[in-house]
Amino acid sequence: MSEAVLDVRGLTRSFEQGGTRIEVLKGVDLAIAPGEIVALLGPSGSGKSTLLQAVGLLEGGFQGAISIGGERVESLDNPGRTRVRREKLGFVYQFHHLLPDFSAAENVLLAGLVAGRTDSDARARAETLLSSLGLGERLTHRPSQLSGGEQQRVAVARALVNQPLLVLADEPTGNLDEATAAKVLAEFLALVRGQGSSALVATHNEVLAAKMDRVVRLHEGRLAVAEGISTS
Ligand SMILES: Nc1ncnc2c1ncn2[C@@H]1O[C@H](COP(=O)(O)OP(=O)(O)OP(=O)(O)O)[C@@H](O)[C@H]1O
Repeated sequence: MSEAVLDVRGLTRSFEQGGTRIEVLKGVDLAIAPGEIVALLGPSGSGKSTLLQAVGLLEGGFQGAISIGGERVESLDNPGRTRVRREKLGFVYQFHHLLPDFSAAENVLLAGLVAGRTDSDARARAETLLSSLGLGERLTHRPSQLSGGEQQRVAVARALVNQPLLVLADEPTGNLDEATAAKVLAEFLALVRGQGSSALVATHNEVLAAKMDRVVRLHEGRLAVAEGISTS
């Protein structure tokens, strides 16, 4: 069996709030296989973002082991974390966080530059990705000149341009209307599958979760494999 792209063991995280200690993650175990797309479901406040922040090496304060692409990462120093984020991970958030003064193509290209990709192929790849998301005529538009769905498509292209091993997505279509969310998610999943990346996608939406390869649920600080997906 090929090695897991992501392997999380015994991940715990608690927060102090007003003198009270809240245990959000109480020993999360999760393995994601190469090319696998996993939906992370759970009610508001169950710890989905907290888990994604741990795996994305964006926050400290965790206990447990995290391997990404076979490399243990939980104890890396800041430069090491930055390297892993740039070389192995892609991120999509609910709000696009595009740079307002740069065009769609530049926003995507910058993610490549930050990761040290300066070859001419990088520009071609950014433009191909945007075109495959239906934005071939919008390459020079700034974010403010794009619709919400278009902005989120640019954010998807930015997350995928470096062909990351693992894409971490936190409510990637949570800010879009139902029909646009379904379309953007389908495009995102097709691109992730097409390039063979793995993905962990936090969502509240059971219908969208059912389009992924596997669903896991955060419940009382632990992950349970979903037995059935209710679409009601
Ligand atoms: N920095 C922090 N300090 C204190 N408490 C925090 C902090 N970050 C998260 N929490 C708490 O941890 C819990 C889990 O939050 P988290 O954002 O991970 O949930 P979530 O499942 O992503 O929720 P939602 O679906 O609403 O985005 C919440 O009770 C939240 O208040």
